Amino acid sequence: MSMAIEIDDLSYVHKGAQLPALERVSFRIPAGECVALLGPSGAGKTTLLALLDGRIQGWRGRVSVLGAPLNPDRPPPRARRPDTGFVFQEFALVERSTALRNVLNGRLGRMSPFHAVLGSPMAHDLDIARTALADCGIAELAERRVDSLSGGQRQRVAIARCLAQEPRLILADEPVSNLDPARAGEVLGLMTKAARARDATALFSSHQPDLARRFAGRIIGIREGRIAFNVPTSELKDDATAELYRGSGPTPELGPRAVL
Ligand SMILES: Nc1ncnc2c1ncn2[C@@H]1O[C@H](COP(=O)(O)OP(=O)(O)OP(=O)(O)O)[C@@H](O)[C@H]1O
Repeated sequence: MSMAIEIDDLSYVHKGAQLPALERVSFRIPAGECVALLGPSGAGKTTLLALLDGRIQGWRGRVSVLGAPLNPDRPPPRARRPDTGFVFQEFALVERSTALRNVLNGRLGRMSPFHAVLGSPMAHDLDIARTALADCGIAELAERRVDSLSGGQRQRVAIARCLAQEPRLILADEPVSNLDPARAGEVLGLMTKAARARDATALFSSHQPDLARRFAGRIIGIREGRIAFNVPTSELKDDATAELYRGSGPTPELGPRAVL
């Protein structure tokens, strides 16, 4: 079985921080799985996802993404970047462009340098972008400017842009935190369905255990930068999630925190 993510003994301290954001983290995610990362505010979810996306250096340990080791000293080579797509909590869209233009931005890493520089997509890129919009249920919004869309519609554009990139790994940082419960379920459902349809691996963070249970096959709990549990969804106990989110303070079962 090939692994999409392999992490061994990963630790990282943000510059100027006293305590590690990630401490001795180890886990593996087989290719094609859909996994939720649960944990309270400050647990380390964003840090872990950004690190897997190649945007954080200076960590310790061993990390492989899609079979290639990450280098703790430098970002991944440009050629590898399109294989990992990222859905940001705050969308990160070009507000004054149309939904279609934003989704086409997801194709830039896949276009020839000539077409990317001219910003002129080929018919093939347009097909992929329109399919991604349709898969996200917003085909009819293609020509609307993003600054005229609702939060839920923007989140769908952000997911469509990620899908248009044709990533083999989708990382999503609280992709539905801005949506009401019904919309959150709908949007997470279409993201995980689209990932499965494309045989992509998905790792998304969330504060909502019920959504994680509905849409992930495995759930990883993280607290104070350390893995509290890592179980198939069917084995996740309510006690474990309640414990993960109980008030801040020391976590005796994880032992004292290290100062790295
Ligand atoms: N740029 C930074 N500089 C210093 N410390 C940081 C920085 N970013 C995050 N941290 C710290 O690292 C720890 C992990 O933060 P992170 O944002 O990864 O948590 P999170 O689980 O994503 O939280 P949330 O659910 O609130 O988004 C926290 O203690 C946070 O204060």
